[in-house]
Amino acid sequence: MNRIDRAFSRLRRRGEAALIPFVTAGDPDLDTTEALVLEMARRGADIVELGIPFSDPLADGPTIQAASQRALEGGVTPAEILGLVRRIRRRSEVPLVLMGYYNPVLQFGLEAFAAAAAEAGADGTIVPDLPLEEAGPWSRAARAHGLANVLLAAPTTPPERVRRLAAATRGFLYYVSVAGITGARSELPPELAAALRAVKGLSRRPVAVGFGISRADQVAALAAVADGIIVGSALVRLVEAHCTRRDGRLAAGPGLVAAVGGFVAELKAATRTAAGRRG
Ligand SMILES: O=P(O)(O)OC[C@@H](O)[C@@H](O)c1c[nH]c2ccccc12
Repeated sequence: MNRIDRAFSRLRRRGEAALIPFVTAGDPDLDTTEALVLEMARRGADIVELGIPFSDPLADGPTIQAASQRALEGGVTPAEILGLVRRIRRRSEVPLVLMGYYNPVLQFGLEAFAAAAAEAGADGTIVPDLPLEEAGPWSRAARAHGLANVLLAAPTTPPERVRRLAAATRGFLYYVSVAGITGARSELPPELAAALRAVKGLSRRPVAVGFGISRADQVAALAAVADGIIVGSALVRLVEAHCTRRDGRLAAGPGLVAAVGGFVAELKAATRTAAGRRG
């Protein structure tokens, strides 16, 4: 059992859903990301998803695309992000999932990346542009090093395929709330809760939901049906709002870490309001 599995079993006993915040590593710099991850963990994040910035992030909307740009502007590399993971791991046991597109992973080398990520202290990966049919080599390399490769299902995924994804995923199954790209949305699809219940019925693994979730009231509603709730763009927007340009370089403003910590605490509290209602 790795840290992700342990987190879900602990939460299940408490009748709580996992809060899984996402930030882009290196936005606006790696020291800031380190401070953000430690603060998010302190304020209740159960698992943290760390994005590896990429120039062509096809599943990402404008908010995370811009975050990737800010990080790449700072010159962040996958190897440096593994160094960040190592530094976080010295100070926290929070489960860490790396979200990265296949190209940088492939360039690093599948076996080399799996070995280095595991050694640094990562617990899982999400490679969104790797369909089930092509995920075998990476999933095997990841598993050989104890990393959970998380697979994604969407509203357009037929039930039989959801079943196969649920059998092949590790850690949890990532249910994408809307067929589309990442980004905060004011309204989630009305049929989302019913769709989640159906997916949960097809999966023995925990099911976490993401895409478009940006408010505590949405988290509270979804915590009654999902095992985990992923919030990315809404947090990345807060990061963006607290970035300033000094001498042409981007830097974190003084209120950034506290603002993100406060928002994470509010979202985590919403995962607890559903406690007791869960089956
Ligand atoms: O940003 P949103 O809409 O809150 O969605 C979560 C998301 O950010 C995170 O899980 C993620 C960021 N980039 C991705 C690419 C594919 C799948 C998932 C992701």
